[in-house]
Amino acid sequence: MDLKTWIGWYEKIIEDFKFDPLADMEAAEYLNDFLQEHENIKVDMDELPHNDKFIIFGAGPSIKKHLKFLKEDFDLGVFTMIAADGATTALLEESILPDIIVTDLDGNIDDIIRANKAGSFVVVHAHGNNLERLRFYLPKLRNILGTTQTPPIGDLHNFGGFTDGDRAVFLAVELGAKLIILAGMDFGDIITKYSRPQISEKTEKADKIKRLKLEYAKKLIDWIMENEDVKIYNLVEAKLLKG
Ligand SMILES: Nc1ncnc2c1ncn2[C@@H]1O[C@H](COP(=O)(O)OP(=O)(O)OP(=O)(O)O)[C@@H](O)[C@H]1O
Ligand SMILES: Nc1nc2c(c(=O)[nH]1)N=C(CO)CN2
Ligand SMILES: [Mg+2]
Repeated sequence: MDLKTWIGWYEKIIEDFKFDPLADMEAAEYLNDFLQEHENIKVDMDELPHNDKFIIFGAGPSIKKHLKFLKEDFDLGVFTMIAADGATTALLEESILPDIIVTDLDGNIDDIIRANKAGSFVVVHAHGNNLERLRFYLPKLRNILGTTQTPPIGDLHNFGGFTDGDRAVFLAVELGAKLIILAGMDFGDIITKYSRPQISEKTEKADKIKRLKLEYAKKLIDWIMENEDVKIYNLVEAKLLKG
């Protein structure tokens, strides 16, 4: 998505969620300064692992079922695998290491750090609500590409995307994806412990804000399906077709 189109979405997002764009900018500046001061842990787009086939994992209720299905029926080595934030934990539980993790650092951070140490690249997003987490966790990570939802400054990127899941799809398109399989991308109104590590039950009803975030995630992915030259298959719908 070009920057001008994204800024149109962003202005609507700011209005709907009452986000403070100055706080988004402050977080972006912090992330950019950190990466520029630590050149050795910063990576650029062409250093991220990629080919033209991707699987992108979200943290929805179907994630474990989809992981088991993919492990059994697919040669995962053929795909670039991207975990959206909390989905990283579900992949590690199945002994799968994602090539890339797209995160605003509010998933299970120990698992994200563990996967990063084992070789996953991390695409870290700065926004007005994660400055503290940036301060605390950036020093524990390496192989980082920085993103922002404001107009990009310095070494940061903005290829579009709001939640970690839809931003991962925008990233794949930017990296040249021709085929993308979506797993654990239920959207809807049920969240999992992968999405909210602190919940006691396996799943829970999403609050109003999370529901609205998931609505945006779906709309942004629909926009990609309509506007980009890429085939996207959502396993949630494939299941419906199979009955
Ligand atoms: N039912 C679902 N519950 C949670 N995530 C889902 C669901 N369906 C799709 N996803 C995708 O999985 C991604 C990873 O989930 P996670 O909750 O860790 O993300 P997040 O973007 O950090 O959200 P939040 O800001 O609410 O923490 C989401 O960004 C979303 O795009
Ligand atoms: N300011 C702000 N920006 C965001 C937020 C958030 O909570 N606050 N959450 C996001 C992904 O879920 C993405 N962007
Ligand atoms: Mg997150």
